[in-house]
Amino acid sequence: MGLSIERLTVRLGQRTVLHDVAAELLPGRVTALLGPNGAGKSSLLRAMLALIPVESGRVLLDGSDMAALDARTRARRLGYLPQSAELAWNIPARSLVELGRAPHRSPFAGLGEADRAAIGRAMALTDTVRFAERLTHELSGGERARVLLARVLAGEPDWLLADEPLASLDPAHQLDMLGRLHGYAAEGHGVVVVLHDLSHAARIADDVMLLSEGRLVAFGAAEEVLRPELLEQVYGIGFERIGVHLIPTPPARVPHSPAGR
Ligand SMILES: Nc1ncnc2c1ncn2[C@@H]1O[C@H](COP(=O)(O)OP(=O)(O)OP(=O)(O)O)[C@@H](O)[C@H]1O
Repeated sequence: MGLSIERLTVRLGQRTVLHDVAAELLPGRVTALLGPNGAGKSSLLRAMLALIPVESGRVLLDGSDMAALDARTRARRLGYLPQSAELAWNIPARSLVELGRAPHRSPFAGLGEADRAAIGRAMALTDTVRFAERLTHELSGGERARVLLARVLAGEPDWLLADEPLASLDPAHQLDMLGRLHGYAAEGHGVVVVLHDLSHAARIADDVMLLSEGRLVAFGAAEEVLRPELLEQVYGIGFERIGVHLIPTPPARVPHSPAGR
């Protein structure tokens, strides 16, 4: 049971972006999807959600082929937080979160009690209640990111697949978001999250999938995969472990040139 990725190969245009990727993901755990830019992390998430076609292989959700499930069932079971969601509609934040209930109700039915409860829980969890009535185009990037997470959580998916959910959050809200992802897994849900900060991964991941150039270089318990020597191979820079932190070495410093020179 869980999400089984079976020998997945994906082509986009002329490029093979995933080669024969296989892994068994379990509910109740946070799986971090790591790898350099262009490694294939977003493509893997999208292939798992059946949003892009696969060349070969398949993804099974509790034994059922994802590609064979109808879109509504898929949406109920797997919640997707994409990397950078454009918001076409300028609507109150609460209305956006309400859209997360769409897979659970018929298009013209009003919100039921269960819908309202799920929306309330999702907004409380993401600390978005205080700007519930504000228009989405008037929110900051980080506020919008939390509202978008609330929309996904309102759907109460069994699995949450999040693509760089920390990107526009300040440090306090990053830690808060990590805590929420961890908490969602602790409730028995599956969480798959694309991260760039390896210390964040070390903090919350139970398992890690490490991708490089479309290939799965390592998959396993976080403490086994997050080893400096393995990370160095994949990222091409050194890492030092200090507590839960994995620090690039030598410490990256951007040369400073005073303005006007
Ligand atoms: N529509 C497309 N057509 C052709 N190639 C694509 C397409 N989308 C992505 N790619 C290529 O597929 C590869 C994997 O991209 P993907 O976005 O999955 O990587 P990623 O690991 O999520 O990267 P990042 O960390 O930069 O977000 C890249 O080389 C990218 O250029």
